[in-house]
Amino acid sequence: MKLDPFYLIVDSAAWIERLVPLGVKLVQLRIKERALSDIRADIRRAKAVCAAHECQLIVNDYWQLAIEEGCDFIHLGQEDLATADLAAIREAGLKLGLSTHDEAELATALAARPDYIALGPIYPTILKVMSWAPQGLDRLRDWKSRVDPLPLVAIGGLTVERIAGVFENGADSAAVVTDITRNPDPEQRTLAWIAATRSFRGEG
Ligand SMILES: Cc1ncc(COP(=O)(O)OP(=O)(O)O)c(N)n1
Ligand SMILES: Cc1nc(C(=O)O)sc1CCOP(=O)(O)O
Ligand SMILES: [Mg+2]
Repeated sequence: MKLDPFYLIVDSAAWIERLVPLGVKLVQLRIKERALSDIRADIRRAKAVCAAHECQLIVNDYWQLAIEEGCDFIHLGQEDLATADLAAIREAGLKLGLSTHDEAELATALAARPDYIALGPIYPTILKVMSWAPQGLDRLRDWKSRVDPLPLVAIGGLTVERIAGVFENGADSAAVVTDITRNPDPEQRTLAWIAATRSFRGEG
């Protein structure tokens, strides 16, 4: 399976409606602390926009809602994975991405036979408090040799300026939140990400 090299992560359908039409091809809807009915409504809106723009939608955490809403890709962390019904996820035909932060999590993730593995935080992140020190680029290269042939997603503190480094060290896709959503001009920054990842998309 191939992932687009630019992996946008946002916390609402409104962001997806705003940024996906610019040419984003891989987006995660990562909503925290909202009512289930609101999250379901946002999944529906996100799904419609992504279908119209040939963008792969990945739903974070809410695997039951993703199944019920006919989505085809979810992302789970290790705590999510511990309580998820993998058989139901497979039965529904969902593809699965998993987070990893250390050796034990990598072993757990590989045993679950995911469709991609994410490693983070590569650099310090301001989005959430993390229990892990930044992993760095050497660790990313090591992870690639361990997860290959699965795609490897780099996440945490990524910026346009850091894109080349993660791809040179084994990432297949670079996931980003705040470099775009907290930029004064999210549309321009999204276009900068699309341009900066072009050569890693096989577009020369
Ligand atoms: C691509 C990607 N990688 C890692 C994460 C983090 O997932 P998780 O550890 O479950 O933490 P939350 O995002 O749920 O806070 C991710 N969402 N996406
Ligand atoms: C949601 C998330 N998960 C991480 C992990 O390491 O698993 S790092 C992270 C935050 C990514 O946001 P930003 O691009 O703003 O740093
Ligand atoms: Mg999670």
